[in-house]
Amino acid sequence: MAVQERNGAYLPVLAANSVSVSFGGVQALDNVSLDVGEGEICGLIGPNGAGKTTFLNAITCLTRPQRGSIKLSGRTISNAAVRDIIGLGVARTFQNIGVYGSLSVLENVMLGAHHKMGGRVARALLNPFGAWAQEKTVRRQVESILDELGMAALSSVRGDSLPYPLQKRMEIARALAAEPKLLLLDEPAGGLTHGEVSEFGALVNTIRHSRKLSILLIEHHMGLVMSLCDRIHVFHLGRNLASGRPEEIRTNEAVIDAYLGRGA
Ligand SMILES: Nc1ncnc2c1ncn2[C@@H]1O[C@H](COP(=O)(O)OP(=O)(O)OP(=O)(O)O)[C@@H](O)[C@H]1O
Repeated sequence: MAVQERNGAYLPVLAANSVSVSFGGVQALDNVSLDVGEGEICGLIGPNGAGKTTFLNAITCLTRPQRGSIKLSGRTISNAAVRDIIGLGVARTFQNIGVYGSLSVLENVMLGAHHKMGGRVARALLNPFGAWAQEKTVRRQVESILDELGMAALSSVRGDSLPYPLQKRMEIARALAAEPKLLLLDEPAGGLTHGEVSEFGALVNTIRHSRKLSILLIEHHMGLVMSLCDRIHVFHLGRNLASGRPEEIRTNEAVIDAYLGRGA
């Protein structure tokens, strides 16, 4: 199931072709292919152990595939250094929230833009005004993100004093501070109540449009996946099981048997 160019002009933001990853004797990914188009929200679902997290790790170069290619807007990224991934346009949130408790919300979010301020000490010595101006620019960008996410009033409070749903929102803000073209969300609905999940879905949809983002969402919360995603990719036992629009996936017999069950 290789990623094909659609109507000759289709250049996906993310194109993974025939990717395989094994850990010793465990074949975590076996020849999987997947694409995410510009401005698209794609779901990646499948049973536990299907290879979803391994796939995200391969995109962010935390894991090196033994075979296959991963391209971002046509450029191969599978051999990039981990530290360069954010600068190439990929941001990620993790299953476990990373809050730096002693830092304010603003500072927590500014960490997402650290690649733009890299080498600040050296630059500050050579060009103190330039380093200061750059930090000011990043701060302004982050303030505008917090404003968009309805968190402007919280910018000076400690990150760890926020209730859980707002910490999740702060994670999204931090990812946006990197100004990605591709955002990877790893089980963002975990631990949220039903109402909070709906609110979170609305937020993701808003930022997709306002920031022209492409999003790959790993999630077990089927209500969120089905309502938010334009397309869904399904992995099973490290392989592609199906890809399609939510209504196609919901009624796909193989997906029902392997993952959704008859009640979905
Ligand atoms: N570092 C590792 N060393 C050995 N095996 C691993 C490693 N990482 C993942 N695996 C194995 O690879 C397979 C795929 O795991 P992965 O975590 O990618 O699945 P998943 O779809 O994300 O599952 P879940 O929904 O439970 O998070 C599993 O059999 C897992 O045990």
